[in-house]
Amino acid sequence: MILGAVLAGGLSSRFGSDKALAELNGHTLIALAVDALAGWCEHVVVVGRETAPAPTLPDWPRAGMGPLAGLASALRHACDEGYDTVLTCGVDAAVLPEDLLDVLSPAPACLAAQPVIGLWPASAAPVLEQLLQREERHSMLRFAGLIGAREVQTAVSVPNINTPADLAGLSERQ
Ligand SMILES: Nc1nc2c(ncn2[C@@H]2O[C@H](COP(=O)(O)OP(=O)(O)OP(=O)(O)O)[C@@H](O)[C@H]2O)c(=O)[nH]1
Repeated sequence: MILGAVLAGGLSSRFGSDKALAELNGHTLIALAVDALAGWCEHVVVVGRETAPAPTLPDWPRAGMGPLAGLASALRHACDEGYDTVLTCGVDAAVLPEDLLDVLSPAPACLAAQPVIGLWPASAAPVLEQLLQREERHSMLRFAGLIGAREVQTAVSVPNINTPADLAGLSERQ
């Protein structure tokens, strides 16, 4: 069973406002991310914000530690609820490739260009908890390396919305 987790904390400092609530084709980016993961996953949660179009979880051990703290919370939830795998994405990848799950399987794997998008075994929860217990911020790629995750490429590049210009470019393409 796969748990989908949209990692949705962070500051959106390059975007200049909460990018989760920015809209593409009349839908918020966070709603698009939840819907995209729902296509592959039995259940979807949003990690790192209180209001979302899906059940929410807080970051672990606390907010402000980056997307890995969102992943830690999702992995623990997956263990507790009997999911074996967690599929993650951010709010900044509104368009995910149709073959994403095939490309990422078997876990663990993440996209080399956007490691927030990954497929992670729930059994990796204790490793990540140990890493974060030292109260340091680490990158997704550091954790990926630690558990031997493959860093994969997709045939079509996945858009990454960091700025309003990135979003405008995406609207024009569609
Ligand atoms: N749960 C959780 N998600 C995060 C956190 N930081 C970033 N993210 C998510 O990870 C994805 C990539 O984030 P970034 O674009 O690197 O960071 P950001 O804070 O959103 O934006 P910048 O301030 O411009 O760097 C986005 O979907 C964020 O919502 C965090 O501390 N917790």
